[in-house]
Amino acid sequence: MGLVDQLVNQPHYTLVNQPRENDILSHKELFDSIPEEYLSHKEKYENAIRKTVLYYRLMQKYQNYKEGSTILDETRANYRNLVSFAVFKDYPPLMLHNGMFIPAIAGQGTPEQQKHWLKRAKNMEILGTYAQTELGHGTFIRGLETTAEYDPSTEEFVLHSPTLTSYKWWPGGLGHTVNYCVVMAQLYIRGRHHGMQPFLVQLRDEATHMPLPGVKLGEIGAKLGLSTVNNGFLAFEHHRIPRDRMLMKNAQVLKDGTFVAGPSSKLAYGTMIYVRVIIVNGMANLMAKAATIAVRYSAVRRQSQIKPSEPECQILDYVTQQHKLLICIATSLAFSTCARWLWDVYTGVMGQMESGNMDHLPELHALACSLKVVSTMDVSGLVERCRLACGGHGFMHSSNLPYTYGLATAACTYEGENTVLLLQTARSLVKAWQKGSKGKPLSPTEAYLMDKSPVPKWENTLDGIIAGFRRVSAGKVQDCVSKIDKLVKMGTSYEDAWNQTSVRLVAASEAHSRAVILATFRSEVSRAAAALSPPLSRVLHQLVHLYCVYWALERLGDLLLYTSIAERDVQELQQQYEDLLQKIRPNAVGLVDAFDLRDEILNSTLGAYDGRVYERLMEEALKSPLNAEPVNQSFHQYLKPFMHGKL
Ligand SMILES: CCC/C=C/C(=O)SCCNC(=O)CCNC(=O)[C@H](O)C(C)(C)COP(=O)([O-])OP(=O)([O-])OC[C@H]1O[C@@H](n2cnc3c(N)ncnc32)[C@H](O)[C@@H]1OP(=O)([O-])[O-]
Ligand SMILES: Cc1cc2nc3c(=O)[nH]c(=O)nc-3n(C[C@H](O)[C@H](O)[C@H](O)COP(=O)(O)OP(=O)(O)OC[C@H]3O[C@@H](n4cnc5c(N)ncnc54)[C@H](O)[C@@H]3O)c2cc1C
Repeated sequence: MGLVDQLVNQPHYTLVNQPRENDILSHKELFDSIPEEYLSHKEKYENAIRKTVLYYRLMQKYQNYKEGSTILDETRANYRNLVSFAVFKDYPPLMLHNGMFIPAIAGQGTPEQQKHWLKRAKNMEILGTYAQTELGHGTFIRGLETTAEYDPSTEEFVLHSPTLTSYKWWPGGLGHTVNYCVVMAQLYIRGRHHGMQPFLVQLRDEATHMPLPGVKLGEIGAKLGLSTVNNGFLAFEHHRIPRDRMLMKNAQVLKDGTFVAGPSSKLAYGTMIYVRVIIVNGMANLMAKAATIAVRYSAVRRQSQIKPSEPECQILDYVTQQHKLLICIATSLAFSTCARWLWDVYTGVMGQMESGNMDHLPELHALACSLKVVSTMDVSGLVERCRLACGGHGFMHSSNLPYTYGLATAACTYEGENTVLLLQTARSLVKAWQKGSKGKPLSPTEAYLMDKSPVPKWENTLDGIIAGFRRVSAGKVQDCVSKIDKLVKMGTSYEDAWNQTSVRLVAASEAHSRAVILATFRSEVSRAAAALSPPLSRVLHQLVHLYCVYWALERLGDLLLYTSIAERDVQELQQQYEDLLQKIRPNAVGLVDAFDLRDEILNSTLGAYDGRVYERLMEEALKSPLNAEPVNQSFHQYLKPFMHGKL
């Protein structure tokens, strides 16, 4: 069982608990004989589809096998995520099928719609994606232009894309893979607008896979990463669908065209909240993968000497290397811990909403936005740090670090661009401040904002650091509120004042997220550690400590502004940090081994368990198609005539 599983006492990494000779990764046909990077764009897609059908059939087999157990959907998503790392360096073309299409039907469909469509979708008789973003708008969903006009005479919706900018643009699998799709479109009934609503739309003929009349489809082209995800475009030309294809769990359109509003228009945004919650654990997985690769490589790689009289040392013995990498181990653990906690918050709030209580939706939205942002931002930065920490070999695709970076950095944009989501959380913080100032109660994760006690003496302890981060967050929120108030009093509109304060708002929002993450990581580890062996508990506490001290040192400027931290405290914190690096160093390889990511999942020449780094680099180099012949034909065609002055 992996370290993370022990911590959260949950069969999280179920993959490693299965007998290795009889599990999904024992199916050799899932893997490539020619590395993905040597294929053309078209071949990459076709090869990804070949593997996709095998992968999903096997996934059905192995996941059904576990049907009787208590595995949550989030654990299934985690399982799929880890196995997909082994099969696809760049994610599968059908990732949105389970990732958003099924959750959208489950979250937005009526019981009858769910019964019919979920069965077909789960059996993979139909394949789907989630189409919201358009060429002209991703962030501002109220500005989406695709329309769904209800025609009571035929009881149909007419889907239409009136402009080039209204083309759906980005959905994964949309290009050539899926035949159905949840489309988010602006609903009109007899000329009246009723907001953005979800529609389940058939795009391709189920037998021929040809686009249906009135449906224009294609792929959007090559990207920085996710090259096998088959992101696509879609436009409708007065395309008609039956009335029962609007997903009507929340808002409804009756046969005669009567619109029945749901309890909140924001329920149509529910699929996005679900995915933001899931992303946090996905980022913890990417971080565990990159940390395992870089730490193992750093134990194998020897370069230079610390003392001239000694042999070349493992690069992991350089304290600068420990500074680069040990935080990556702690970060993976911090995010997997926070992800589990957030999942519990999510399921709790969803349960309340089923019985009509929407009170905690705003807090969930603010938390999901902030944790999605900080996890994607930190992990993409730290994966890149892992790549750089592997020197030249980290630049090779065969290290799998460049692909991993592509997967992490994409998440900074998708499912809500990070700045935009921080501003959503800031909106919640400013409202909380205003509410709290009037003596009204605040949600549990924002209640600390109203701590009006005098700034206490700084303490270089975990409690002291977490309290310090709360002070920073509260101080920044207060600054923002003051600046907005001042601007408004000077005659600036609230919206312009907000925009003029937005750099500070983003910083306040990030500070709040860090305070939540530090406190959650600390409390969840303390709770779980009580059941662990003393040595394991000790090492976990060292990682929590390292994480808190690292962020305190990273945010010294803020702490100096908003707390009583002094120069002496900073020096002591720096010393604590260096002591922790030294204490954790002997366990570094053990800690990444405890993530228990199999070689197939790491998919890396640098990170394999046996440490045969150089042999693997050579084996992979020999797979380059250029090495198939000693002289390439371009020599005769170009180089030779060029060198002889004939070209
Ligand atoms: C593998 C890759 C897969 C990727 C897939 C994708 O990317 S799919 C595409 C992913 N695309 C994206 O992620 C697009 C990102 N863009 C968005 O999510 C939205 O357009 C927005 C949230 C930025 C603004 O929306 P807006 O202009 O409608 O809203 P507003 O700012 O005017 O605020 C009004 C009120 O609504 C509240 N509220 C808002 N959202 C939620 C929510 N989910 N729940 C609950 N509440 C929410 C908000 O707090 C505020 O409350 P207040 O203060 O009045 O009490
Ligand atoms: C790999 C990938 C996969 C995707 N998959 C899907 C999918 O399956 N389905 C789907 O529907 N979509 C998908 N998307 C689209 C994605 O959700 C959007 O790209 C994302 O929401 C950002 O929107 P945008 O591209 O319009 O960026 P923009 O909003 O145009 O952002 C550009 C810049 O403007 C800034 N900005 C915009 N609005 C504001 C504001 N209000 N305040 C301050 N700054 C602002 C942003 O911070 C950013 O710096 C995917 C995107 C990517 C990259």
